[in-house]
Amino acid sequence: MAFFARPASASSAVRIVNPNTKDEPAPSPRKDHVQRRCRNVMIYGYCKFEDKGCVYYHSPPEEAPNPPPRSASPAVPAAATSPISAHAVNAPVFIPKASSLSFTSPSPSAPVLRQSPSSPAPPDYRQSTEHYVYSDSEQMSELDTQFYDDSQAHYNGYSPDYAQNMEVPFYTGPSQVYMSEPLDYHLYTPAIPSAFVTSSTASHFVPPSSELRRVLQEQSHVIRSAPPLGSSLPEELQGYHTFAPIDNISAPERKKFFNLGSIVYRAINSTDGVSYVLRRIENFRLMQQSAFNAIEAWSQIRHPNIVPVHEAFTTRSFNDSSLVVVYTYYPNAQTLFDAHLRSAVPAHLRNGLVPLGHSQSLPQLSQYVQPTGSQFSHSQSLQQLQPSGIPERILWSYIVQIASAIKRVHEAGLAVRTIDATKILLTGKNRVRIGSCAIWDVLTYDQHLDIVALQHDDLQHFGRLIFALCCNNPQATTNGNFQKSLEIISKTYNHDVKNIALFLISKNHPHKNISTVFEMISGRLLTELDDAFEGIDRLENEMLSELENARLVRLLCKFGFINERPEFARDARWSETGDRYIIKLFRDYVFHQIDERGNPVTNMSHVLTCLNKLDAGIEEKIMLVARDEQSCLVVSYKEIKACVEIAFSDLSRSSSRT
Ligand SMILES: Nc1ncnc2c1ncn2[C@@H]1O[C@H](COP(=O)(O)OP(=O)(O)OP(=O)(O)O)[C@@H](O)[C@H]1O
Repeated sequence: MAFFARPASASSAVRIVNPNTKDEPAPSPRKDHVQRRCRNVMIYGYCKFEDKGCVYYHSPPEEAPNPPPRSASPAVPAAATSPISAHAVNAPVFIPKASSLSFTSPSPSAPVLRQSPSSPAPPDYRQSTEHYVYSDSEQMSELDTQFYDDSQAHYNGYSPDYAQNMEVPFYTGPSQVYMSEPLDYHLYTPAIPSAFVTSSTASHFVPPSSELRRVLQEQSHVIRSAPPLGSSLPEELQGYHTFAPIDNISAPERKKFFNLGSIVYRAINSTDGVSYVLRRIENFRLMQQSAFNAIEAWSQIRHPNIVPVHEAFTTRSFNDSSLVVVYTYYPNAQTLFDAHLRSAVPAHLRNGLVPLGHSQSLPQLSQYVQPTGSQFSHSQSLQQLQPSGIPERILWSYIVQIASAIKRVHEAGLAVRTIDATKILLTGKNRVRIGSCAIWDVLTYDQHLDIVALQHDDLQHFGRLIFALCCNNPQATTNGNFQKSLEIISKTYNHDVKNIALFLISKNHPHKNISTVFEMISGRLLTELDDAFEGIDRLENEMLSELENARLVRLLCKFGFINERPEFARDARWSETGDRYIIKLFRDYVFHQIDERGNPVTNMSHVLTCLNKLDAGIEEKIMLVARDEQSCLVVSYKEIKACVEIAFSDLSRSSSRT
């Protein structure tokens, strides 16, 4: 939609042009031009191109009125020179002789707009509109033919390839079934002319405009996509419906929450209609309600780098006793493991992989969990993997964000306990959030673990994560890989990286806490802050263009309501007088311009400029010419805006009466 947001041309005024300008070939005179009166004569009383090839009819000197003094801006004639004053804008100014409307071919005598050479080439909409099919064709044929265009009789809006994919299930709510209409990103957003792209360069946190658009559209598509058919998931559970597993849950890649059987679902909350993530821990029996105290504490924590925890419950709806914890859903989020480490791990080793940092500190859960068998094997070393860690700028960004999240949690008297590449989500460009929080606290609620020791563990797991990301190896600190990993980090990264990683991983450092971490990385914080502010600025710019879109859509809707109303088709008083007539002429002025050869002008800049000026209601005046060219009006955008408002409120009033 930003495509429509930024007009490239500054003026919408009608230009009276010399048809024989140097840079354009002289138009071949068309027969219908020959007897048409030159509008230069009508407006200015004379045509300076009369002897230079102007193809329109110029009356002999005695017929022509005295030329008025020339306006400094020929595009906006003075009101005094116009046949009808702008003050009469609300009066029934003009009743055309013929009220028949034709939309099949634009009148060659409509105002001429010459395309500015600097304007972007108008997008070609023919591809997407040449196959229009109006489904209720019988009804359509009964309508007066003046209201539609035969040439558009075959539009279905979709390319043949796209149409083949139409049978994908779409979200329906629990009981209805609709057919899906998958988004075709190319159809929704044709290539955006560079003039309309807010930014074509990426910033650290925000991708270029076109990429950002694609990412957001994909997210929106994912949110609306339907669960796979035939799943045996509950229809409704604790106010959530439309369950869909995230990720492939089939064997051999069985999902685990560390050593517990776990599945992550997306589901919609019936109260607010928003999608959430529900992480289910299989075969868990809750002994006491007080286990949920941790959920309450976690639900108070709001931090940009932590996936918010919403609620938790136990259920038997999955044919076992499961614990379910509900989190905010980030469509298309990827774990750091998937984003950076998965490709480094051969498929046959993935299932036996030790989750980072948790090999020695798995809590005792046997009393709550029906054992599913050990998933971890230390037998295979990953030492042979080639190092190619992530770029240092991204690494520091992750370090700062994760450290900031840890600080918030530790200050709240909690421990994160899920600092692990498989539990930290990449939710946007270089944006990470720690997920799956609170689960360990529920699972181990009665073990009275020392919170300081758990916080210490957090830092150690953080160190291991840095090692893993730098060495592109989830086992960088285990299986005898430590020395080699240290070498890789020293060779590849600034010594600050090695320092912080070693500090975090150390066991008995006297000042090891998150505040000391911040002292060590303070030099990196400003870069992060600057990039974050740059990202905000970029997004504000993007939003501005979306605001413009909303303005234009509202205006176009009003035009749609007002123009060509079938019930007034034969009532010339409605559409051919007063406000509605001015709106109709304005519509011609905006959309039905033709060039010197009589071809339609589809200059988006002109349309956008006109509509923006109309929405702003500025004082600039334009000349609207009747289709038969027998009269013209000089009106300001402000006056046209008033006409649109009056006509629209007339319609709204009558609709609210019924
Ligand atoms: N809050 C969330 N929003 C969106 N997607 C999420 C969220 N939490 C988890 N996911 C996605 O769910 C999927 C499964 O999560 P899970 O934690 O099981 O990751 P995993 O890589 O499969 O880890 P494990 O190896 O421990 O099973 C991942 O692809 C992850 O991106």
